[in-house]
Amino acid sequence: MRASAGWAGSRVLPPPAGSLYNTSASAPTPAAHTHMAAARVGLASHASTCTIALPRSRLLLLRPPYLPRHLPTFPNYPRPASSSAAPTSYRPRRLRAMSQAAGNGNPYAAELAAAKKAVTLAARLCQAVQKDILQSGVQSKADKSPVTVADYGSQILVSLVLKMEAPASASFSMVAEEDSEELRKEGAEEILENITELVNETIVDDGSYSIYFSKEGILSAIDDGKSEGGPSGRHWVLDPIDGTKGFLRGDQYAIALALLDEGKVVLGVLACPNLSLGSIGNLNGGSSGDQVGALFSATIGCGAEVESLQGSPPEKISVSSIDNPVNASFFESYEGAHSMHDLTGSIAEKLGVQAPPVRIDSQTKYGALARGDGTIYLRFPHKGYREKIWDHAAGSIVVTEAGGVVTDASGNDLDFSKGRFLDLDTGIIATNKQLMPSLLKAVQEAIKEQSQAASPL
Ligand SMILES: Nc1ncnc2c1ncn2[C@@H]1O[C@H](COP(=O)(O)OS(=O)(=O)O)[C@@H](OP(=O)(O)O)[C@H]1O
Ligand SMILES: [Mg+2]
Repeated sequence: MRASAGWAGSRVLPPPAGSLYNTSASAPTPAAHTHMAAARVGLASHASTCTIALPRSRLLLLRPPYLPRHLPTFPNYPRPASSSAAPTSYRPRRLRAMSQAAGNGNPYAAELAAAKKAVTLAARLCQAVQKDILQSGVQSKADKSPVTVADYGSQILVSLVLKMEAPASASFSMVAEEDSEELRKEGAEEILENITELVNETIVDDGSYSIYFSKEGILSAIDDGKSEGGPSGRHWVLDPIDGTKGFLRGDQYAIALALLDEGKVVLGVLACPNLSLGSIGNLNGGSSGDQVGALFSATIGCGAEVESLQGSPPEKISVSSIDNPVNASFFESYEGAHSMHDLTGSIAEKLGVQAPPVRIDSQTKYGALARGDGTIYLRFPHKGYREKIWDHAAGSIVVTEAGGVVTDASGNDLDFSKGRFLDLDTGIIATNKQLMPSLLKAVQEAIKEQSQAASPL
């Protein structure tokens, strides 16, 4: 199994003496739990050998200025009872409850529960780093290493949780944005050290797993994301921090995770730590003062939902029912380098949209669209840019399961079965079913005008 090689450098801590878990003959002992779960992630040979305690005091001494100054405690994150003693295969109560509740008719209920847990844990790490970036000010903003630490850290945590929680399958496959190449180069030692410490601290603080990553384990876990995807089998698709520029600015970003099954997106979750739980309407992505931190999720045929990242009952969501463009608003990339704002302006004008664009970073746009905060999403990268599947897989299913339509600029469905790229040569548009025909017409007219202007002869 790929995971075995990938995690060879990681170590497992057995639960501390005096664990409260059932050790009767009929139930697996905590050590057996640890061993079973470790075997699933390829750690079995290490399970009985490591009894190392996390060197917390050393971590604090070595902490670079952009890492959290205090060990993050995540007070709102629900832990299993006696979390520090939890054996690795123990499934936290909240996860079991989510899995059971969602299980009614949902063939991917267990995968959905695992995906939600994975992005929630990754979001905790990202929030801690973003808070520190903002507190440390201008100097850190020029330095991209904090976002690098959070990007890799998020990917490792998602991979860990999926391996521990999602139903075991013959092989684990993940198509993710990051790989370990840069971290293996000379000069990357410090950043690798920082990632290792941050990931281990986050795991300890969460308390669900008794796992400790060595540096080699970190590198191998990152490379779990090197799958090429494709039309057959199951593949997780991850953007560990979508909207890295927004993340650095202190604005919107998302942890976006989807599952492909036989080339189709069947499940998607979007953790949006800076998005208000209430509608953002025309606030340009800002908070309306509500609770902040939204978790969107969708499974094929089962609709889309939103809940608080801190944990709240999921609520069904649906796209806007506005069918008159005069009352519509549209989302687009915050960064002009990522989408042609002049073209989207011309599309909106042709359609008759009156409201100014709502510019937000990342797939948070798909989440906001899915719950009806706006009516249209337009994305038109500059010529030559190749769309990656992790930038759209989770967001697109959240929108389609909320009743919307997501297509390329010619009206074709997005095809996630071709590997790591979407292979589109135009843009991506999304809206409700009523508006799509007139939106497509406006898009095609605007594109034609643009190309005529570029080559008038
Ligand atoms: N040149 C160019 N053109 C188009 N798109 C690009 C380009 N460069 C990057 N990217 C991808 O855009 C992702 C960020 O999402 P958005 O473009 O929707 O948001 S925003 O522009 O940051 O506001 C961003 O995601 P992350 O890299 O994960 O941050 C990229 O995948
Ligand atoms: Mg991205």
